[in-house]
Amino acid sequence: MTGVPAPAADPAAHPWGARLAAAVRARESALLVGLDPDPSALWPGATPPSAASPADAAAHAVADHARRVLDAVAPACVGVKLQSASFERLGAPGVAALARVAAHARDLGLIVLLDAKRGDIDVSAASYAAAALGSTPTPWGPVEGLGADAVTVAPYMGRDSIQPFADVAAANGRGVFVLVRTSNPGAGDLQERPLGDGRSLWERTAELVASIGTDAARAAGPLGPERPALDPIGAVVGATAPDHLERLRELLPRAPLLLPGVGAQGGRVEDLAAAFAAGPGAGLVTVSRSIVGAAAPGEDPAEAARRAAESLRAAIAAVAG
Ligand SMILES: O=c1ccn([C@@H]2O[C@H](COP(=O)(O)O)[C@@H](O)[C@H]2O)c(=O)[nH]1
Repeated sequence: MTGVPAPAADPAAHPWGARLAAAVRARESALLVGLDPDPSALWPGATPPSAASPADAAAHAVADHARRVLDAVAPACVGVKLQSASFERLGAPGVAALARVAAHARDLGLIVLLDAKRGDIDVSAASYAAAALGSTPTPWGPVEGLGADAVTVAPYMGRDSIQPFADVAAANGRGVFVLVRTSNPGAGDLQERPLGDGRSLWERTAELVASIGTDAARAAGPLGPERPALDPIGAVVGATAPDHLERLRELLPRAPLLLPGVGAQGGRVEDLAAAFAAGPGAGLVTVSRSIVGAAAPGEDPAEAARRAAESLRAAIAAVAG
């Protein structure tokens, strides 16, 4: 099955929005499988090399688990969301496992989204962006980062903390998803707060994302009819607050929306129609536990995951139209 078109030598000619839409069309899926591997709750069957250190053994088992999940569910998915800390917590072997899993996902034709929720001042943000989406020039030659197709970014530090991600993404034909209205109960603590002008913090964040996205699209070329339907800067919008989706789409008419929170957190695909209104790639549903942990006791986890992913793919297609 075909996957995300590779960024060409001239990434500006193949911007992220167009690549993403093409991938969703080619794979007939807007589903990302989420991988948040817990070394104590992996699918049975991983056999680490003997005499490995705990970190090496755990990283080997995590990578083997992730590879088997991807092999089972890839046909129903357009991409994978790799939760960075689940790998980083195993130290250097965990980071190496993350890179191997990302490479395997690419071999299967999947978009690789690094869920790292980065956010720092401009100079450090540029390093994080290079690590996820780009490369770093060194006196010994350029050093490639993870080579993810997209990364999640926390907006708390403002425009100048997001801009380096937008710049590195644009230079490499990659994408960025900014946390706008998250799926967790604590989203209410800050994101729902009204600002002085009556708008909520998530509405203001959405406006900021739209503005950075428009600037990025303008930098890639004139904003004429050639402009891709989707901007390179997207938003993370929890499926647990579907009442906000119409307003979010109004504020973010061209942003790809990444929708976590379906299944284990209570969100439902049927409530997400507004997210898909801007065409293929406009809404991406990411599901972790309800796919990877779909098996009933005694059931084959791979077969259960495959069925869960296929059923989610079909449910999304029915809603997206
Ligand atoms: O608002 C957000 C942003 C990110 N996540 C991430 O998604 C998965 C949880 O997936 P389940 O399908 O609920 O198992 C995890 O990686 C979170 O960090 C989120 O849940 N909400």
